[in-house]
Amino acid sequence: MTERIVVGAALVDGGRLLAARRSAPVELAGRWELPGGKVEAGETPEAALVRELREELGVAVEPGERVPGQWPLKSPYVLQVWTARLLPGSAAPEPLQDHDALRWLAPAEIWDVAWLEQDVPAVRRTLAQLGL
Ligand SMILES: Nc1nc2c([nH]c(=O)n2[C@H]2C[C@H](O)[C@@H](COP(=O)(O)OP(=O)(O)OP(=O)(O)O)O2)c(=O)[nH]1
Repeated sequence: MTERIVVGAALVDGGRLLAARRSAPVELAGRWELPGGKVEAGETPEAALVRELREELGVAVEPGERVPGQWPLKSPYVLQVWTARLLPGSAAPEPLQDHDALRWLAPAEIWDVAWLEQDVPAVRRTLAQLGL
């Protein structure tokens, strides 16, 4: 089966990374992830990232660069990560959909949350990319 991309946002503000706790489905609920979602047919990953963060968190973001690599999720999905920043005038993120908590993590706090296992290598690579 052709792989399908899930985009995750490494949303950084003031040197802190946003982590989001999933509220569904049950097998993922309670674990932390990079907010984002599935890229739809005909959509670029960057456009999907902007759309998903608007829908899920109510924020306006600008995608930055891709974090090199991709990480397998439940087949046929793979996780790709882009850095992102809040646009001036954006609302602050709120857990509107799919999440029940958000945290801005300082570098020393990154491993304080229970990331989805499949996200751990992606988060590690993201931190290296961001120099955090
Ligand atoms: N957004 C996101 N999803 C992740 C991560 N890690 C991980 O395994 N996933 C999984 C959870 C979901 O099964 C899938 C993404 O689906 P989603 O539910 O966030 O995306 P979506 O809004 O487009 O989905 P849908 O409800 O419209 O089907 O990838 C991650 O870091 N970020």
